Amino acid sequence: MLESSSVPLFIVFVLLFILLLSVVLIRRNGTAALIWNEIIREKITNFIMNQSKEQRILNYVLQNAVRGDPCSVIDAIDTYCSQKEWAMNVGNEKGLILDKTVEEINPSVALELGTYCGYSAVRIARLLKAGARLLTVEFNPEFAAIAKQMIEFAGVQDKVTLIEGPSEEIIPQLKKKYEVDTLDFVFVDHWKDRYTPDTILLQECSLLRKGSVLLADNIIVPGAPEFVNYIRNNPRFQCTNYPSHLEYMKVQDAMKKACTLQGEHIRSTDSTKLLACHFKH
Ligand SMILES: C[S@@+](CC[C@H](N)C(=O)[O-])C[C@H]1O[C@@H](n2cnc3c(N)ncnc32)[C@H](O)[C@@H]1O
Ligand SMILES: [Mg+2]
Repeated sequence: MLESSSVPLFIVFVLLFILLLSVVLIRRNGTAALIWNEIIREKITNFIMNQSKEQRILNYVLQNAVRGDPCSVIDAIDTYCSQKEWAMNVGNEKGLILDKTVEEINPSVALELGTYCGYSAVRIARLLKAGARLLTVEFNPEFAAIAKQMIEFAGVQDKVTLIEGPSEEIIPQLKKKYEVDTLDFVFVDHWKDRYTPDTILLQECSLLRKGSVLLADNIIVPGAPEFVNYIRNNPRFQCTNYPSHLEYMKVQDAMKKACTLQGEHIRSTDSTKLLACHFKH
């Protein structure tokens, strides 16, 4: 039994041990880092400041970036998220892979699944040629509202259509409602369990042509093993892996590029899903 005088000392010791263990885990393990940043640290700061992290990111951009200069918006977000609060933007290291892919493809019509604060939307839009457009899909109304202001502040609003809703509902509407024939480029960066079903849905809705390119983020952290397996074993796609690091961290991550080799329509096992692609407005 501990003597009553040594109890506070014991508690301090246990707390220090937990803190030390957390630091070691966070530095070595991407999932622990995400749990710490996204759940514990962020919730405490939101409570203290009575404001969301995304609002703080936007405020930092409004105060430190230059209106109409997309590069200054990207730099400001990267500065804030590397120095103050971690956030799930693709970040600069993987952003360079994204830039290179967009520049290679030079898309006329691009789709992004998962807008969040609009970081990658601004990043993609700033590279689009005249007349080209980016459709970006976000189902969280608070994130969509932040992204809208971010995109407008960056001055790329004429190139970007922000669509609010779940990807599984929006993809079947792209042809009719958003006048998309086929997509040249898709940045896949929403919740990881939607990567495979939405890739299948894009094919079922005849939105991929021969040469369409998908670039998927966070292949290792949080990880998309089902998608990697699907793409790797599918003769319709040719894959390239880009090892990198999780945004704003030293934790290993990767992006996966999948180039469509065959563009023809794939048959759905669920015929109602197919009909939905063609008749949804
Ligand atoms: C990793 S963040 C996107 C980051 C952004 N692409 C960037 O790099 O700046 C993922 C976003 O996808 C959104 N999301 C997740 N699943 C979705 C779905 N099925 N439909 C639409 N949005 C989704 C989340 O709300 C979140 O904002
Ligand atoms: Mg990502």
